[in-house]
Amino acid sequence: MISFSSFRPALAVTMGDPASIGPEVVLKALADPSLGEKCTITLVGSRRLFQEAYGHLRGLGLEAIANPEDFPMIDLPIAETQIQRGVGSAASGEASFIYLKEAIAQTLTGHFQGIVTAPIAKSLWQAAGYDYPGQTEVLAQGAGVDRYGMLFVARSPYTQWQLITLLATTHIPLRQVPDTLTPELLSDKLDLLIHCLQKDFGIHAPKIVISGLNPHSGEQGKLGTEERDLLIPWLQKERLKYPNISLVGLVPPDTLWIHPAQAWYGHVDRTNIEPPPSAGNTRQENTLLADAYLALYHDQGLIPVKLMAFEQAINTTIGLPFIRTSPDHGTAFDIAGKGIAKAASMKAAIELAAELARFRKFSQI
Ligand SMILES: NC(=O)C1=CN([C@@H]2O[C@H](COP(=O)(O)OP(=O)(O)OC[C@H]3O[C@@H](n4cnc5c(N)ncnc54)[C@H](O)[C@@H]3O)[C@@H](O)[C@H]2O)C=CC1
Ligand SMILES: NCC(=O)COP(=O)(O)O
Repeated sequence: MISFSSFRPALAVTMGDPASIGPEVVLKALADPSLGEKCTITLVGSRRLFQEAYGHLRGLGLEAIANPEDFPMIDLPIAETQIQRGVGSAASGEASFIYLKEAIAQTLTGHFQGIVTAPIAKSLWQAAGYDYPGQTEVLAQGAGVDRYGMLFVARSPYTQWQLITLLATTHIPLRQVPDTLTPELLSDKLDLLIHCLQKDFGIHAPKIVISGLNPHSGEQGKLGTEERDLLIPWLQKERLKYPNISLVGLVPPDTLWIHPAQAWYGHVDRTNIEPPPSAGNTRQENTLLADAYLALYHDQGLIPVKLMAFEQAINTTIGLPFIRTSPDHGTAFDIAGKGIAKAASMKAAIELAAELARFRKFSQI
């Protein structure tokens, strides 16, 4: 019988936008042979463009580059002659969309337990006629789920502390954020987060810190009314719903990241920050160190995550029937083909996908 430690999940790794740093970070990440002990990998993209990227990077004198011929490949020869390294186009957007769709289709038929996606450019999907805010929504639609979330996971290289951040809203204009933050949406996101922490991370009674929206969490209505009118009443109801889970907040968004940053860099002071009672926090919590953080909008969560963890952070889609991870960075057309793209986040994304897929297979929840 297969054991927890011997199970190697099958993962599909997409090429992302073929004109971007996608092929480079994939081939750099796969050069680490230890990945082969954790999972089996199938590449999804253009064989020809993977081979060209390999030849180009080797030609630059780089040695730690995996040969794409050493991996099974789902070869999708889309618009290959129109792809120019470093120059995104409707053709490269089209190709990246088809790679993702094929990876989803094959995962749904049971070929893979998870998908690791290299980056795509949303604007180039638009140019190619695909009207999606990002890969997350294509994955959710393909899987037939309407409740899903964008979660960022990063392990500190200094302390091994793990930063887990869920975004309540994602790729929408800032001015739409307050109206989008309904109690229903917030409850959906919190439910997903709690379920994911329990099922995928084995944290059964998590502590979750929830951010305010306005400066100083609204300062009792003087600097914004969303906390007073919406967020605090919502949180009080959630505390009744989840009596065994510590829901801390609403924490002013500027203060929230101090303790996580201290834990990340290894300077933890557990005593000096108390979430202000005026912001609706009734629990006696003397630290903002938590198992996870709920940020209310994209940049509220991702500025601190990328500031601390640009090379480590992983974007994972929760709520899907399969695992999906991705590096936190984008297409970086400005450096594509120069051989200088860092692959640590892509490698971490593959490792996390393998870990989550293994954990999910053996999870009792
Ligand atoms: N998972 C995904 O598919 C993501 C896609 N994007 C897309 O990427 C495109 C570009 O977005 P930007 O905001 O410019 O972010 P970006 O992450 O592509 O680039 C920001 C800066 O970081 C550098 N950089 C990025 N990745 C790097 C790496 N691995 N090694 C070294 N330097 C790296 C770039 O050269 C650039 O200076 C957009 O179209 C966006 O939608 C952005 C984030 C995630
Ligand atoms: N900022 C995160 C990001 O852009 C990832 O989006 P997605 O393509 O994974 O939906």
